[in-house]
Order: sequence, then C-alpha cells, then structure tokens
Amino acid sequence: MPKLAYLGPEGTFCEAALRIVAPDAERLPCASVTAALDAARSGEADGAVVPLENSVEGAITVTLDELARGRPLLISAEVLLPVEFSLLVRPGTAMPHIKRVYSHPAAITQCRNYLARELPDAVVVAAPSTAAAAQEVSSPGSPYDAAIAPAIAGEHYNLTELGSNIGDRDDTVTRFIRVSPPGPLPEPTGADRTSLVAFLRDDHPGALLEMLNEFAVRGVNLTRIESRPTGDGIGRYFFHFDAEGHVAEARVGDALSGLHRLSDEVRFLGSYPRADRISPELKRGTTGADFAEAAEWLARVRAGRA
Ligand SMILES: O=C(O)C(=O)Cc1ccccc1
Repeated sequence: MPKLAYLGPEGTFCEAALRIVAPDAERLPCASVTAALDAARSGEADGAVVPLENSVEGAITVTLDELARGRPLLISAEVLLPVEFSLLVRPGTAMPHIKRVYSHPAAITQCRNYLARELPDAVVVAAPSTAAAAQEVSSPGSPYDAAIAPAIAGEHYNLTELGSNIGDRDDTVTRFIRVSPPGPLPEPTGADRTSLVAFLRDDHPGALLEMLNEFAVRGVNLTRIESRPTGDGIGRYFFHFDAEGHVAEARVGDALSGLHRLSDEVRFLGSYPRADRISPELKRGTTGADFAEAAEWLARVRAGRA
C-alpha cells in the first residue's frame, strides 16, 4: 500500500483528490505543498498529491515553482475535482459576529463576491489550507470567527455551516496531480498529457515563439502555458508547458528534443493519462505512423535507395 503525502490536515480538497486517485493509499497529511513534496523527495512518502491549477484562479504557483526546482519529481496521474466552499463557524456564531475570516488564498479569491456582499467589513486572512483554517476556527480561543472550507471539514472539526456553495461560480474545478520520484512512466493511453518546464538559453526577440514552434510544427496542442520568474532579476522568466500526448509518441518526443536543443534546460515533469480522457485530434502528417513512414523514407534516402 503506497504512502502518499498531501496538503493537510484532514478535510482538505487535496485529501478528497487523493482518495480518488489512490483510494487504498496510506495518507500522510503535511502542513504545506512544499512539505508534501519534500516528503515524496526524501522517501518519507512514496509520492504526494498536490493542487496544480484551478479553473477560476489559475495556477497554484507554489506547486509550479517547487516542481521546477530541487530533486526532480514526475507526475503520474491527475484528478479534476469540483470544489464547493462553505462558510464554517463555531456553533453559536452568527453572521454579524464574523469579524475575521480564515482560508487558503485560492478559496478566498474564489469567494470574493460572497465576501464582498455578505461580510464587507470582515478581515480576510490567508491560511495554509482550507482544513487548517477550519481546524483553527474550531479551537475556542481562536482569533478567527469563520473559515472557508469544504463542508466535510466542517463535519470533521464540528463547525456549523452558515453558508454553502459560496463560490463565485458553481462550476469551479481544481486539478490535482500525483507525483513521485523518477521511475517508469505510465503507459500511453491515447488520451495523455505531458508536462515540462523550459529555461531560455538566452533572451532574444522570438525566443518564446521558437519554443512554441517546436510544438506547433509537430501538431502538438498545448493545454496550459505559464511563465514564472526565475528569481534572478526582473524580466527573467522560465516556462511551464502542458501538452496533449505522451512522450512515447513520436510527435511529442520530437517536440521535446527540439525544445531541448534550443533551451538552457528542459525539465520533463511526466506523461500521464488525462483525467477527462480527451484524445487529441491529430492533423494529417503528425500521427505515429506518419513519423515512422518519414523515418523510413529518410533511411532510404541516406542509403541511396530513394
Ligand atoms: O486547502 C485545500 O483544501 C486545498 O486542497 C488547496 C485548495 C484550496 C482551494 C481550492 C482548491 C484547492
């Protein structure tokens, strides 16, 4: 039974995602995304489940930055989890008593309209996770009056739900990933995603366009691109890419080697089945058979047989 670290404590969305991706795994709650990934890196856990992006708020940047640096980890699975937020208080607290609200930054930003409408004067403070906020609010001496967290966290920490489904949109989805130290890749399924990070070799006009071109000319569709600061000064960025397909497929493998040739460093972050099971539509000339036929043709040319 694998042991998987996750952003705890019990009751986070991350735990719900972990239960979907690995129902039988032993769970190791951690205080932060960094701590969960470190547990996977050190061998304290066999892997970790962490949030990567949200359909409303975008990237969970701590995860992007952690995966780009330090000991490499590979993504082996993803989960799309619909997220619904509740306003949770200690029993007996009424709306007018709420002066300080506590929650994970991604939850706070997704409940902006509700907070502006219902609690315009409340101070809103960032917590390490939604369930950490609920746990804190449940302690009698807490300086916080309410937490924004999954309803299940309210049950777990004996809180009362004063508002349910308080997110600005009711179709919000968060994408979580399972990562582990490098090892055999999941087999291609025909509906896969490949994640990677690329660092520019030198800054020049069209540098990003050249990177994108490596995907475009091989018919590889991108599902996410993100620039993140390297930390080495203003204007210095590296890039995260999610692409349709598996590195074992010719067009994806070729695009990655092209990117490798023109980048300072490419860090491969994994090829794994897409949670939505959507297969890419391949343009004529970009299928595996097309690449194989072209390689055979080139071999004939080189052998003087064309
Ligand atoms: O804090 C949690 O419960 C998490 O899993 C992180 C998070 C927070 C808000 C939306 C999605 C994920």
